[in-house]
Amino acid sequence: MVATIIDGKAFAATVRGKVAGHVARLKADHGIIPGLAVVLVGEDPASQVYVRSKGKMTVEVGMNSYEHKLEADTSEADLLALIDQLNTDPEVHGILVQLPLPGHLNEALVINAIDPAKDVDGFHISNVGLLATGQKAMVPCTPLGCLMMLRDHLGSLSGLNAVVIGRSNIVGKPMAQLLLGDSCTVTIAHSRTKDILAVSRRADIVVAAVGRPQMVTGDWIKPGATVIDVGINRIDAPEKGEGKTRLVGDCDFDSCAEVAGAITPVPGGVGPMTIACLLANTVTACSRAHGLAEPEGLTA
Ligand SMILES: NC(=O)C1=CN([C@@H]2O[C@H](COP(=O)(O)OP(=O)(O)OC[C@H]3O[C@@H](n4cnc5c(N)ncnc54)[C@H](OP(=O)(O)O)[C@@H]3O)[C@@H](O)[C@H]2O)C=CC1
Ligand SMILES: Nc1nc(=O)c2c([nH]1)NC[C@@H]1CN(c3ccc(C(=O)N[C@@H](CCC(=O)O)C(=O)O)cc3)C=[N+]21
Repeated sequence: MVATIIDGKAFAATVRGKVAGHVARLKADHGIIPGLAVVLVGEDPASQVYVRSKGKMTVEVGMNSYEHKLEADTSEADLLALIDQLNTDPEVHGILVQLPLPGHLNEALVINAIDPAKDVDGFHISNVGLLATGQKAMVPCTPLGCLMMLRDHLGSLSGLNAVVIGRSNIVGKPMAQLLLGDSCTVTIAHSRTKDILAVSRRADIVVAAVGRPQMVTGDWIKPGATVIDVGINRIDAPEKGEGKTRLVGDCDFDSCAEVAGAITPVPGGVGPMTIACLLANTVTACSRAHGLAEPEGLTA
């Protein structure tokens, strides 16, 4: 293997440490405790695990965590009423509605009902527009975490060729905006891209956010390139025993690591950074709400 492994788990712990420091100062100097509300509709087991670990880390950095678990058949009106209540609650500085929502709920309508100042996911149309025009916004957690790791590893990103594979609203598109903001030459590839292998091989930075286990193999990677693997896929792992599973990314780690200069692992890469950035966004939102100085090094 030639690639350096970018340790997202360790980096995320450093970010959470910075968040905890800022939270402690808000408490000591101003008597303010940042609060994060997480709304989960339905009982998807993976979402439940994720929401529980977010709640635990929120409390660990000294913030208040409010969990709202609603039945899978909750009406849109009831969900919107809860969001309204959280929007006006002065103790709540960040609101996250876990996606995907059950099919009968209009996702765009629900997300755009969140007060943009409390939209710590950065999915509200105002935040999307602010990011696209280079104005101060709440930035989506997963792309923000990827950007932090890229800056930490590469220093300046200016002039580098970046290829983002995937064009979703929650990862691919905001990732491309952030890379453009750091003066990369950005290409967004997707399922209709022609000769995607050649496109990928031109990249100094490859961000894979596809949702296809181990799709990106070493032959897609330019020697020395930096590879950020956003994918979280659970696949069967018969080698671990009958019925066992394991997590893999959208990149085939072993073959990519033979060629890349650096690569993020799955697990232990982008995932922990996403949660750390959610906490960072909450403390940023809280500071802005009170007209106080923003935490340094925790925003885009
Ligand atoms: N680590 C973390 O914190 C997070 C991880 N994830 C993970 O990241 C991955 C992507 O998530 P998300 O963006 O929500 O996924 P979506 O399913 O919303 O988007 C996937 C994108 O990949 C493209 N794509 C699909 N198949 C191919 C293909 N064969 N070749 C090229 N492009 C293809 C699609 O193209 P098209 O638009 O043409 O259909 C689409 O733009 C998933 O594995 C998810 O679990 C997601 C969020 C957070
Ligand atoms: N409104 C909303 N915002 C989100 O940010 C959001 C969402 N909905 N829905 C689901 C996806 C997925 N997501 C993950 C975050 C962290 C890990 C994570 O920490 N993963 C660990 C492994 C966890 C395990 O072992 O299962 C790791 O990669 O090391 C995974 C997935 C955020 N999402």
